[in-house]
Amino acid sequence: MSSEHRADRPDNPERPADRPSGSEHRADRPHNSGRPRRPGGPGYGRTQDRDARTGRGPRGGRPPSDPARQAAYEAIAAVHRDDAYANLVLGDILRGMGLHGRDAAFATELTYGTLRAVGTLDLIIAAAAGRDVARIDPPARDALRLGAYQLLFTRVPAHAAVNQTVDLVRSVAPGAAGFANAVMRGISETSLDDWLARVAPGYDEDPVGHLAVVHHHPEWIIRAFSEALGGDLDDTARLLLEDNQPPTVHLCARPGRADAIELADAVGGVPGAFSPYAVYLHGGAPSDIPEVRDGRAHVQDEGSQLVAAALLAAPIEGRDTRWLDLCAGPGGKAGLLGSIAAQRGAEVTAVEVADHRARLVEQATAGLPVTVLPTDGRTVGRDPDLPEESFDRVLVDAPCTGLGSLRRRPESRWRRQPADLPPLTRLQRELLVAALRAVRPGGVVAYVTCSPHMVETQVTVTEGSRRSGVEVDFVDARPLLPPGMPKLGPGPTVQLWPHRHGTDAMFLAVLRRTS
Ligand SMILES: C[S@@+](CC[C@H](N)C(=O)[O-])C[C@H]1O[C@@H](n2cnc3c(N)ncnc32)[C@H](O)[C@@H]1O
Repeated sequence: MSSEHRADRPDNPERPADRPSGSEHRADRPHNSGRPRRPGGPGYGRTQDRDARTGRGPRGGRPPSDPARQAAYEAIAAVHRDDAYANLVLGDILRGMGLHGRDAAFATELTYGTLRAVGTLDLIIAAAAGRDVARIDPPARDALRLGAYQLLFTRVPAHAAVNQTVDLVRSVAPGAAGFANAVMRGISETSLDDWLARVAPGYDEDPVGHLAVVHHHPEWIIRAFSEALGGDLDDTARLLLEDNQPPTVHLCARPGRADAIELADAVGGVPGAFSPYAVYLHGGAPSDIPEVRDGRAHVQDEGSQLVAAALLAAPIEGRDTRWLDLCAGPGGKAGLLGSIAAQRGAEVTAVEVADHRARLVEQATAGLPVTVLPTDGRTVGRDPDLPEESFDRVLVDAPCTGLGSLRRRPESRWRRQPADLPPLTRLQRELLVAALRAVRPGGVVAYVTCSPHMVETQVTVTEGSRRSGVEVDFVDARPLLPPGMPKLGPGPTVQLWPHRHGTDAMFLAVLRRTS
């Protein structure tokens, strides 16, 4: 059994000073039968007077642990308490606390790593505490998650992880400091591999349950990935490993405004492997890059660049100047389509139903031949700006579960639920039907998701095109991607993967309207 991206750390030489109450009852399996599940749970309340933006603790309380851990704790607590997004809330907290450089990087690693692994950490904490994590006070529980992550997945010396966690608990949940000390010492007695052997079901008896614990993903997501990967669990495990790695930031050098090779030189990055616009950034804040600040480049996963460019690579006959982006917010693909439209004398209509996201599209496409419509994309044929059979190329980058970009959103694997699928797939079908009505005969529609879930990909495309009432042919999407891209499958649709292509798991289907 592998311990994944755990760094080696010295064995803990310390004997536990005291044990958690009930740890002598430590079960071989935790109470919830060895499966990671959604963190939080009943009884989750607010931490004591702590301000998630500034990270300040309760008045009069002991100064909590060091600032990086304090920032990570505040971000993790905000995610679980307020349903915050880690990437957004952590930025606010780091700014509020004035953390930069190594402290900010350490806080980010702790936050993202803990949130990714939380389902597995909870099993280990429950086993060490002798009680389900739902029965641990939320502030103490989050501090223990952060502490257990340091013990099991980082090079932080065990004594530092224990002491800093106990200090943190003393600050956020003073009554639980002794308990936290005992739990942390209990966890530190056993290696990660041994913990996993203890809390995970055996691979032979329950392969998905095993992978769920070892690679920290909910089982339903693993099943969905495995189905999309043809049932190959070894390949699925490679994907799960990749999902747990910090992703490289990709930039898109906007065609006509910047050149990827020059941009890579300027930022100390490297040109992307596949997209002619992509640059891989190895460190540094993208917002500090002049080309990003002045609109010559933007942050965008290479897979997103590839699927947007594929829409424009599909051959069509006749007019080719009216392009539609039916789900445009926050504007990444609209920015790329608009840049190419400027070169080709085309115009883009960018539709976005959420007003604040429509404003983001306006900012992202400033100076480009893009008109933003803050409206519902399903109004094609009813909205005078969205007449039927009027666009030459249409992109439907549909709202989806985002299961293809779990690397970038550490909390999202635990927050998403299977119940999210039915309303999303209904909306996806309706948007695809609208797109097929908006495109002119002979024109093309690209249906895209950043999820590989078959219900959001193949099933939506088949059902949506059937219900649209227009006749369509599938265009083989593989030749619309750059030559030399490996493992694109049998076509005509394409599924990109983090572990195969280094991109988010973007799905692409290209349909030509034939009547
Ligand atoms: C996957 S995101 C699009 C990402 C975008 N294309 C980009 O590259 O930056 C889906 C977007 O569709 C929007 N959306 C959801 N329902 C919609 C609808 N009925 N009509 C238009 N946009 C919708 C969401 O608000 C969200 O911004």
